[in-house]
Amino acid sequence: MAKVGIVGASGYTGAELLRLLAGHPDLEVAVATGDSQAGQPVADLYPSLVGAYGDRTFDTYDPAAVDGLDLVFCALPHGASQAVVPDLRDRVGAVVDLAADFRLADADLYPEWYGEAHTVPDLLAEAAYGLPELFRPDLLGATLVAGPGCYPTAAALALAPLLRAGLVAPTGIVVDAVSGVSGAGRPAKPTTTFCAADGDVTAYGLLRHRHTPEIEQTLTRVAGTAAQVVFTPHLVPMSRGMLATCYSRPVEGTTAADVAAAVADAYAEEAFVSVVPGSPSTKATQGSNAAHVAAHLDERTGWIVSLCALDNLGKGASGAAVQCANLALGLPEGTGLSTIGTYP
Ligand SMILES: NC(=O)C1=CN([C@@H]2O[C@H](COP(=O)(O)OP(=O)(O)OC[C@H]3O[C@@H](n4cnc5c(N)ncnc54)[C@H](OP(=O)(O)O)[C@@H]3O)[C@@H](O)[C@H]2O)C=CC1
Ligand SMILES: CC(=O)N[C@@H](CCC(=O)OP(=O)(O)O)C(=O)O
Repeated sequence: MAKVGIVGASGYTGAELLRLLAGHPDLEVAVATGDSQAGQPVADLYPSLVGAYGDRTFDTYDPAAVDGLDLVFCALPHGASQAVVPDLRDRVGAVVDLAADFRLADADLYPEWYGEAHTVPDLLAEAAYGLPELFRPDLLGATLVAGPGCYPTAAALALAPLLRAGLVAPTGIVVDAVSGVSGAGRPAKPTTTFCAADGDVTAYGLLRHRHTPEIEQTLTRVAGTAAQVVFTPHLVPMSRGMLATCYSRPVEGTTAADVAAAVADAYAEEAFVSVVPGSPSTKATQGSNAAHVAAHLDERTGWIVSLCALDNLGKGASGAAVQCANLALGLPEGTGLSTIGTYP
């Protein structure tokens, strides 16, 4: 049984890690920190966890307490993560970071998109990007994993097969996506209180959302040439779930059969990605590590519309983090993870 820690266990992705690890046969949670909640029972904050964690309380973050653990999940906000990860790497076997701090390979992008220079740019080259369906070889035995953003995961899974097969142009891509409110984390913000979010749909981060360079980085890697997207996220009044609807232009001669074959072939062997007819449904993936993908060529307008639904806390964050931890530790990739959502 490998011993793991969760730094930031009191947040939404941390709590989802606690839930998933309660059912993981090979990983045991030795440390679960949440500084503002230290000493408080886990189940006071997350009542669904009472059966698994009883009266266990959140720990204060103490670097010495994680010494020798096999792996630590770091579920802190952007910026806070790069302050602790270098020290963590000296103490534990592997770190899976859920924040954005190690996602972008080019350190120069951080001031532009995150408003601050990266404090440990030399570590960026050591991080494996945690999207196994696209970059699995990098994750086997990895000691530092950068968990992807939820929107970039959805956009990449919807678009990568088309780019990899050379069916679409890498520029002029449009990604419209909706997210449930848990994507914004546990602390209430003016836009995420019940009264603001209930009954409303708004776009945000217009033209400047920090996931734009991350989406472009992944699509560029896959296409082998510079990709460019317009990305518009929207907040919708549900707790969890994400749907990305992506528009791309086919290259001359692409047929509907080519599009269907590209996504079917890309995911034929992938346990966590299902190709579905029509539109994927967020609820069908809720609570699971599944991503549902569809792709359609509109012969009338010449656009390809490809979609991906996932649970932002599942395949969009904590489920993917467990999938990557399994690969890093040499465990079967799907251990402790479900492909079955809670629909309805
Ligand atoms: N929510 C989502 O759907 C997704 C989130 N992510 C990323 O995962 C990370 C965690 O997200 P999420 O769980 O939603 O965030 P939350 O805000 O819900 O949780 C953040 C956690 O970090 C702790 N924390 C906050 N600030 C600090 C600090 N300065 N120093 C130390 N600990 C701190 C909090 O502890 P305390 O209780 O003491 O405040 C809490 O445990 C973020 O980087 C986020 O961007 C990635 C994909 C999807
Ligand atoms: C609804 C909402 O606010 N969502 C978050 C994305 C959460 C996520 O996956 O991304 P990070 O890990 O990069 O924070 C946002 O748009 O900032």
